[in-house]
Amino acid sequence: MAREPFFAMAGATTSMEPFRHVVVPEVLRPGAARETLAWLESTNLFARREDPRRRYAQFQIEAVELPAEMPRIRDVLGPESLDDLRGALEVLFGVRFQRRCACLVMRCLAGDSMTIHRDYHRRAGADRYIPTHSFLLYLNAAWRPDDGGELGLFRSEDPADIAVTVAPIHNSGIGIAIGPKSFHAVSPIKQGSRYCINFGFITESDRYQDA
Ligand SMILES: O=C(O)CCC(=O)C(=O)O
Ligand SMILES: [Fe+2]
Repeated sequence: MAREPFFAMAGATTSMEPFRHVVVPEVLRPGAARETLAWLESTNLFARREDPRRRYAQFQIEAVELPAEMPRIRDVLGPESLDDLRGALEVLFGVRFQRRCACLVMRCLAGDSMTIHRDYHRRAGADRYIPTHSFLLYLNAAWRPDDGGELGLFRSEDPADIAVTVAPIHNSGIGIAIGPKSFHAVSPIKQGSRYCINFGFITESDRYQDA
C-alpha cells in the first residue's frame, strides 16, 4: 500500500502579488501537526538570537537530536517526509530543488517581531546555505487575531507599502520565492507563543526564481 505523506499540502493557491508566493491552508495531516506542536511546546532546545531587527528564539533541526520519546516527529521531519514536501513545492513553484533542506524552528513570544527584510543575498561565492525558496509552516493551535504576529508581504521597504497579510493560523503555511522584491516582516507578537518552521530550499540551478 502506498505511504500516505505527512505533508498534505491541501488547498494551495499561488500568487505573484507583491512577489511570487504560495499559500497552503492545510500543510500537515492534523495528527502530525498536533504532535509536532506538542514537541515544540515541550522542548528546551530554543535559544534566543540577539538581533534587534529579528527578535525570536530558534534552533536548527539538523543540529539537534529529534526526540526519542516522540518517534513520529522523526518521521514527520525525516528525509522521506521532507522529500514529499520538496516534491509538492516543486509542483507549486514550477521549479526543481536540490535535495538538501535546512529546517529552522522559530518561536516568537510577546514583544518579538521581525522588521522588513528580503532574505535575498548574493549567491556567488556563498560559504553558507542560502535558500532560494522558504516554506513557513505555522503551528499555533491557540492563535487569535488579537495575538499579533502576522506575516506581511510588502511592495517595497516602506511599511506603508503592505500588499498581503498572512495570519499564522495553525497548520497553514506560505512558500516564498526569494528575490529582489521579497520584502516581508512579522508584526509584533502581543501575547501567547507563535511557532514557525522555516524550510529552506535551493533551486537545482542554484539561481533565484525571480531574480
Ligand atoms: O515567521 C515568519 O512568518 C517569517 C520568518 C522569516 O521571515 C524568516 O525567518 O526569515
Ligand atoms: Fe524572512
